[in-house]
Amino acid sequence: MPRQNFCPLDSHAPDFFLIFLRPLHFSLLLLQSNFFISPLILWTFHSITMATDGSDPIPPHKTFDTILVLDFGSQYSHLITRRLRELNIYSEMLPCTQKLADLDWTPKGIILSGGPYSVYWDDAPHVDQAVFEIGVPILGICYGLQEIAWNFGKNVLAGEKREYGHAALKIERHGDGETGGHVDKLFAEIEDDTEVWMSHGDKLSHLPEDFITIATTKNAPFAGMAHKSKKYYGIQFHPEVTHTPKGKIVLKNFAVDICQARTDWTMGKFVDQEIERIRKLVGDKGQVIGAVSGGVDSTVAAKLMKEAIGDRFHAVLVDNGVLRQDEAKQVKETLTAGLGINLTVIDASKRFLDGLKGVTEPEKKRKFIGNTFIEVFQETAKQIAAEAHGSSAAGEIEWLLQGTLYPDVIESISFKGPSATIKTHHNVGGLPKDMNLKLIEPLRELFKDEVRELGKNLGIPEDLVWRHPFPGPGIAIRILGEVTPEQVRIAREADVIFIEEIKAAGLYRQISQAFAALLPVKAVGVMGDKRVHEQMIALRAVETTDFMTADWFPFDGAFLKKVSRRIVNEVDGVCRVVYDITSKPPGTIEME
Ligand SMILES: Nc1ncnc2c1ncn2[C@@H]1O[C@H](COP(=O)(O)OP(=O)(O)OP(=O)(O)O)[C@@H](O)[C@H]1O
Ligand SMILES: O=c1[nH]c(=O)c2[nH+]cn([C@@H]3O[C@H](COP(=O)(O)O)[C@@H](O)[C@H]3O)c2[nH]1
Ligand SMILES: NC(=O)CC[C@H](N)C(=O)O
Ligand SMILES: [Mg+2]
Repeated sequence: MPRQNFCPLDSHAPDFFLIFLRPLHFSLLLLQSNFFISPLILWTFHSITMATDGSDPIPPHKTFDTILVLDFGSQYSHLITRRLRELNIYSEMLPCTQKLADLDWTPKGIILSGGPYSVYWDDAPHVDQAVFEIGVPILGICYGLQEIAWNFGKNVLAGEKREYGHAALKIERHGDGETGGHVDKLFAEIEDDTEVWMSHGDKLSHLPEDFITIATTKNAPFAGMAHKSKKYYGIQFHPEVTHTPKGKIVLKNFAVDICQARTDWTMGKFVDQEIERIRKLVGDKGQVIGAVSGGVDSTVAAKLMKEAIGDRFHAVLVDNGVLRQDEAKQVKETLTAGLGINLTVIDASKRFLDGLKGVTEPEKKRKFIGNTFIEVFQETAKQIAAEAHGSSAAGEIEWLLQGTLYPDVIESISFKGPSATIKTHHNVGGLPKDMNLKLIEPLRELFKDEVRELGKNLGIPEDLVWRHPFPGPGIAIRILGEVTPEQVRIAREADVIFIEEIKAAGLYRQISQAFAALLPVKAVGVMGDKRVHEQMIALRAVETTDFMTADWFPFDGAFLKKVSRRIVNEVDGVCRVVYDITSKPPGTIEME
């Protein structure tokens, strides 16, 4: 379950608060639990599209050959769509309960994902029978394989042993014994003993009728099966995870060779399509407002918006007094001059710092900052709306832009499918009704690295695209104890030196996130022959891919020595520097 401090809401706090206080890993933690990952993501977005302008922009599944992933709630379902995109194949994920008759398009192929259930349970989810009737190829992965087997023969039961981890895949050959037989199309280019990753407890007791075994492992005699005449396939292993190094080839064999899907989806097309969609959605006069931090997600979303509707997009950066050194100024320059984005910077630093006086409890800091952010954002939005209203060329501000990414929305969807409620922190249902804004989230199908690629595509400078994430509550959660202007100064100055040195050493991209934190303790030192009694800086630098788990970065001693010397010499109020060598877990990346 998520840690409490990421869900610091009591039921009265506005939901928008959590957007601001939205840590990527919060979602990813939930991703680890067996939630049905899903689909409403796309569903919601399209439904907004339809509802507003009446003229239906052509959705990507009608333009590109699309592989439909039916999600049974595996932790990895989203990775299937992701891998297909890497192969330039468009893919959409919908709940396993999706009725095909309700779709107004036909997929090129269907993938049934893994899932936490056992197909033989009374309440286990099952696919619409039409899946087996529309005549497109089907690939079942893990639960998906078991679902196909169950459908054709009720032949799945609990195995004696659960199987988690690596296995060596043995490819079965069929046909002419003299020529050595042939490997099934699904495993073209896959060699014997290739490493695959398993995560299951159930197994097939025997093959369903008309199926043949196309691969085995030591523990799974039916690690791969195929229908004799129809294009139905099942694999017990997970091709979508990186632990199956050749998994992408299996997915390619299925999508390209078996389904004959064209590989013409690109990030560039995503941009064109999204711009077109935003234009239709917002109309000729509609205006959009968005909170933009200068972080990767909101900047990429803002740039897309700017391309789509120009100055009818109003970006707002709230200077909460706990941004990094000169950040508001730099973001203003980059976004306005560099990217042509219409950015209003609101200097609310006094309001934030006044309110933070005397607050030492981490949760209180987070709540105060989140709530104040909403207040400031709302006030600014009203002001911009009033100005926009006065101008004859412009219409009302109807829309709110959010840089929500795929991992942020994953847990928003309940395992019960489309009737599910979207969790509050991923929509703005909690924004006061009088704001009356509808949501645009152009990045909600993408992962962080895809957003970076998109950013490059949109001409956003490399250094911004590769920026380390910076949390909404900013330096306030890196100053342990009370946040005062003086403490902010010390933390900022130390942070500048640390990051400068990391960049100079060419390590910035290797490190996922780095910062200097300020500890609320004093130590004795000797500087210029004088006794000093001053504070301590804790350096933190981590490597991680998902921000859920992280390891501290192994700097060499000379590097740390240099940073320590510079900080103690250049930052007034600091006489010691320590390096945090706690991984996550048990630590977290931020200090509070
Ligand atoms: N100071 C700020 N002013 C305006 N909006 C902000 C500010 N800080 C955060 N936000 C909003 O909160 C959202 C969540 O912040 P988050 O840090 O997760 O994303 P980001 O800043 O866009 O990207 P990154 O993860 O690279 O920092 C942002 O996308 C932005 O909409
Ligand atoms: O926008 C955000 N608002 C927040 O309140 C918040 N708290 C943590 N983070 C970011 O989430 C990632 C994991 O952080 P932790 O290991 O400290 O939980 C790291 O990247 C953190 O910077 C936040 N981002
Ligand atoms: N990863 C999966 O799809 C698991 C499927 C099923 N729950 C099993 O244990 O076999
Ligand atoms: Mg940020």
